[in-house]
Amino acid sequence: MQRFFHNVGYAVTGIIHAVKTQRHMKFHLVAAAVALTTGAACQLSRVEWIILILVIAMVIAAELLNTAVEAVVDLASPDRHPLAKAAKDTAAAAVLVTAVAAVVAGLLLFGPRIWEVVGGG
Ligand SMILES: Nc1ncnc2c1ncn2[C@@H]1O[C@H](COP(=O)(O)OP(=O)(O)OP(=O)(O)O)[C@@H](O)[C@H]1O
Repeated sequence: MQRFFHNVGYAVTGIIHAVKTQRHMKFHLVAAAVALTTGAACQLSRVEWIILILVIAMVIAAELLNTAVEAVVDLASPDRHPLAKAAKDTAAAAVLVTAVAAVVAGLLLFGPRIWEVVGGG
């Protein structure tokens, strides 16, 4: 049990490191807060909440993995190397894919509701 709490502590340390060092992570957290607040205002259904939470977790997990890849690459290859570039660019692409999916999911979830409020129908 003590080991479990130690591991949770290491994971929290990792999250704090990513938030402190990655400006994109700060942006993802602000976007997640906005999405959760909007979700509460829109009174999402249970399934919609599950989708929203999974999408947010997916983006943040991808950014955490990207941070880990960047750290390992910087450690293993301080000098420029095509493989280091491939690793960093591919990890960044993973974040981009999840972020685009999150934006599309957000538009599908909130778009019609916001459109209603704004007066489109
Ligand atoms: N060791 C390296 N060898 C070759 N190309 C690299 C190397 N390090 C970084 N790059 C290239 O420069 C880009 C920017 O690298 P950087 O280390 O600034 O990471 P980043 O993705 O911009 O992260 P952040 O903006 O969060 O600091 C990488 O995506 C990659 O294309």
